[in-house]
Amino acid sequence: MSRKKTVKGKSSTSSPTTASTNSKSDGKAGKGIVGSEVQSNGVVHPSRPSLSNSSEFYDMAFKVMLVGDSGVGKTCLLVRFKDGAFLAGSFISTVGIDFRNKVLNIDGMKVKLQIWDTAGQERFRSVTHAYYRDAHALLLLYDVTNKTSFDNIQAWLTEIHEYAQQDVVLMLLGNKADASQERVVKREEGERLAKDFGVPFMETSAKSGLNVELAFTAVAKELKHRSMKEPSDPKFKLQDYVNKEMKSSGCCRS
Ligand SMILES: Nc1nc2c(ncn2[C@@H]2O[C@H](COP(=O)(O)OP(=O)(O)OP(=O)(O)O)[C@@H](O)[C@H]2O)c(=O)[nH]1
Repeated sequence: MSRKKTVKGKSSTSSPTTASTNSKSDGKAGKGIVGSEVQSNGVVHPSRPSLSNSSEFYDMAFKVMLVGDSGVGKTCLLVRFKDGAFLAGSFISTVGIDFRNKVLNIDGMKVKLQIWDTAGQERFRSVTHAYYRDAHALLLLYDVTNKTSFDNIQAWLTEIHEYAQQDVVLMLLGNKADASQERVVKREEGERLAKDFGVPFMETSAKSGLNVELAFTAVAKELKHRSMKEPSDPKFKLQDYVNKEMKSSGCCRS
């Protein structure tokens, strides 16, 4: 199956909110996320729910960005999450940046995630840099069948520290966990790296759907918790939540 990946060359220096859209995106829905209806912490007043352009009410909205080397599966992960489908077949690299929206029900609240799919290729780095500062969360992907993509994680983290907000929610994902024959990065290596950098971690598969929903839900929960937090609230621990969910579903050892 062939597929078209976004072309957003003209938006390279514009902010995410002014970027143009294409048929793959949720179009103008992206424009609703910032401005008057969303506070700087991403929260929309709960007593006054907002209507996104995808015609779905939400209580709060956040921006999530997918980053990592070209070919690790960022677009496929997003498509799996949004549409429940896998983009098999020839690989066409993303050009620039694209976004899609999804509203999740998190503990009785509607949380809208505006998810930005960035191009992993080096030549688009300056385009994606412009988007980091607005991201509330980053999903950093490597490909368990590609050692270079794993080795590059440290460089990605350096970039993230340089361009993203200091308190950005970050999670490391080892994607393509379904590809056991081609695997060259062990789950334990991913766990160790994540531990060294103090980042939550899990393996995913856009192909099988393994942990895809969980990755986005965990991030949405963390963001919601942060923005609603009362001083007396116990701290939400993203990695603990992920571990608990994986254990209870018994799903996630590849
Ligand atoms: N086996 C397997 N293949 C995958 C998975 N996710 C993506 N792929 C394949 O990997 C290739 C690259 O996937 P993309 O989602 O386009 O990669 P990307 O990270 O968006 O790449 P750029 O747009 O260049 O940054 C495609 O051929 C996909 O079919 C997965 O979970 N398992």
